[in-house]
Amino acid sequence: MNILDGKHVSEKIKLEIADQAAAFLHDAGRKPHLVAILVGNDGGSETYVASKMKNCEKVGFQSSLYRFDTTVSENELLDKVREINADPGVDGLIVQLPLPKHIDPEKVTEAIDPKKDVDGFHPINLGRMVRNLPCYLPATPYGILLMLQAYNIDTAGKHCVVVGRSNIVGMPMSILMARNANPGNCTVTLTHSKTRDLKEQVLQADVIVAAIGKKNFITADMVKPGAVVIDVGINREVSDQTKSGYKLYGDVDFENVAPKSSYITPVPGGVGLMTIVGLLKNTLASARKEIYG
Ligand SMILES: Nc1nc2c(c(=O)[nH]1)N[C@@H](CN(C=O)c1ccc(C(=O)N[C@@H](CCC(=O)O)C(=O)O)cc1)CN2
Repeated sequence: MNILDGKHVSEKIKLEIADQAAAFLHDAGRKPHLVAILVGNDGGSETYVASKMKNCEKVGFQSSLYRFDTTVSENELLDKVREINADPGVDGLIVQLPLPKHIDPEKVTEAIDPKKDVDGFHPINLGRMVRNLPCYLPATPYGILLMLQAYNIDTAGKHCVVVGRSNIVGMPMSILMARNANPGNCTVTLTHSKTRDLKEQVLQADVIVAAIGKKNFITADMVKPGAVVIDVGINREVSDQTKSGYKLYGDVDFENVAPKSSYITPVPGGVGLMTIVGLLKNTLASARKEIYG
């Protein structure tokens, strides 16, 4: 069993990004600029946005954060998105999810200029992804591809079973793993809450992508020996045993699945860290006008 070490890989890629950001500053006279919008004070969202801002600073990007109270109206939020769209000094704009119930995430996502949509959630970027055209890939799937690449894991001809069909992970991941690309070229099964015989489906997998949002959902009896196991789950539980006051669990029962796997991502220290790298790479690509010119 080999650990897919998100800390090691993400730090290595961030050094490359920092070099490219320095070159961009030299040529363009400014830093790549990411803007984040955070609504409310969900503990997880606070942590992830703080980490995005900190990592921007680390690689030499400018970052700005706009915070709104949970009571912000949908229109107020849309106005801010339009204002940032129109600012030529901003390369990337993300709105941290989830949003409060009274705000339609689809409306907000569609309001973001696709050229600044460095989360890769806008239907234009998703459509371009499906057609294998230049686009911003959603940050978490992009991070997973970078991880597979970093460890030279050959996925061609393999059976990939994705568990979970969310718009931000499961659905795009299933498309990316089926594409004629490397990593990719898999036969893909996309499973979800209505899938029958889920255990039998997952047992067929050479590559498992677990993105269901349930602690330790994938157990050892569901995993074929030698499978590559990618755990996207971040399930927080309050704990007085840790400094942060919470403990993180993946969607995979790591302790019992790891010995059966060929490669496996830990939680924390795996896919989450690669998500940030995906976002930074998209922001740099936007500054350098690599996708839309
Ligand atoms: N606008 C977006 N919202 C959300 C996204 C997204 O890509 N764009 N994805 C998730 C959360 N997420 C990014 O925002 C994210 C999750 C986890 C991590 C991370 O670094 N995890 C660490 C542990 C951090 C901790 O202590 O909690 C790890 O796994 O080691 C970064 C980003 C939902 N919303």
